[in-house]
Amino acid sequence: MTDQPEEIIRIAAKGDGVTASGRFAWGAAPGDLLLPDGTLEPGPHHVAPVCKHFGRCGGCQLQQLDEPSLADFVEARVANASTSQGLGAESIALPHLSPPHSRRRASLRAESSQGRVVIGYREAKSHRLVELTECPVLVPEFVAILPHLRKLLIKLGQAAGPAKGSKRAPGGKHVHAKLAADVELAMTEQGLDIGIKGLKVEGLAATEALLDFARDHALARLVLDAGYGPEAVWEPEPVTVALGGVSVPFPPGSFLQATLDGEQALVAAACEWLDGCGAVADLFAGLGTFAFALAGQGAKVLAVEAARDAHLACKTAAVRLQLPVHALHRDLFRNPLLVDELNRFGGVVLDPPRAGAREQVERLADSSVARIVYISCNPSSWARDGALLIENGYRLAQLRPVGQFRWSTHVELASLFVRD
Ligand SMILES: C[S@@+](CC[C@H](N)C(=O)[O-])C[C@H]1O[C@@H](n2cnc3c(N)ncnc32)[C@H](O)[C@@H]1O
Repeated sequence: MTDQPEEIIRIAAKGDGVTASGRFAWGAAPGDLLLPDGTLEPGPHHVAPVCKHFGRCGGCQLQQLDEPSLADFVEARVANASTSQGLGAESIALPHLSPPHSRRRASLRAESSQGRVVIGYREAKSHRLVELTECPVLVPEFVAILPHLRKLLIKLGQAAGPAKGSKRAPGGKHVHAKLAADVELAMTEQGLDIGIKGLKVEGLAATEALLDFARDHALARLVLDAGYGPEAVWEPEPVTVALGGVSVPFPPGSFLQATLDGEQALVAAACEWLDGCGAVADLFAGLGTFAFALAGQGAKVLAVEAARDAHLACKTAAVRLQLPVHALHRDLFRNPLLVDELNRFGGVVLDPPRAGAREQVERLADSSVARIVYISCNPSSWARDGALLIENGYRLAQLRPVGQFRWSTHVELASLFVRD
């Protein structure tokens, strides 16, 4: 402890404010004063959090930042990752920040606790759940369904009968003593898609309760996974998402960029930077988020993906509409595209999982591909992979930070590596 107030000069990767002498403070904004007793005196960039759960809920870390500081945080995370590996970005764009109420996919947890069912995010640094009654991040449809989902889970627990050792809830009824399920929410072209993992539903009454819930709330789909794989118990029409103007089947639990505007920012970067490349490879293609957009501007695309469901969905949409997208099922960690295969393409877009794409980037580094668009949800693994490209003659021509996970420390980016 020092006897002088110290100014918070930046926000560290995990969201704590940091002073020049290296003291950390949670919930701080740049310009705040950290007092000797550890309390904070808010500065000009410190705003009141918009959500009543902030501070307890583990979903957000940065609601105390005003808009310019939030944008600075997103930009600095990306710029620092680039600098730390000596990537020498030639141009860093202003960051794209997703607006409030725009997150269109979310994974929540549902648990029974002290006779009640709670649905929400985990409390920060703990295993307790915060019951979500509002959320400024999620699309409003997600928050609106939660009280009804809670009632459904209570009803299902009652239909299953009292579990061994269950207590009576304040209302006098037994509730499921051991409910512990994951709830996945996604917005699709048909509406709200809900998946519940870890819940066993047995008997007619429970099944009817599920179907009534799905019908009453006009769900696009309701999927249960009791541990044997996902099963759609309600899906009146096949569920799809629109990617590059193409309706693509949406297998339960598939990857979807977190917000529509974030997806558009990433896709716009890839389309701009790969325009005129002719043949393009989309690696870690998922359902074809980039592939269909690139095909829409005249590229011939090879879309490579390891998840079978996603690969088949991409293939189905491409074949149905006879689009120039060839979907290939391949594990790019074990079996990356080889240099000869890569050299057939004028451009490559890759969007790997958080771990990055070491094996594939090693091959890219030896290739003659003129333009590589690397989309990343993890600046650290991106910078490490990017360093390999730079060592092998590429330059980092463009860098765009993207904050799809508003108020969280999770940062994404689009980047363009060029070989002259
Ligand atoms: C960040 S997501 C991007 C998906 C897609 N580009 C999009 O924007 O919707 C990463 C994708 O990589 C896929 N993936 C993970 N490991 C893989 C591997 N070893 N080989 C190929 N694809 C993989 C995942 O299934 C997922 O679809």
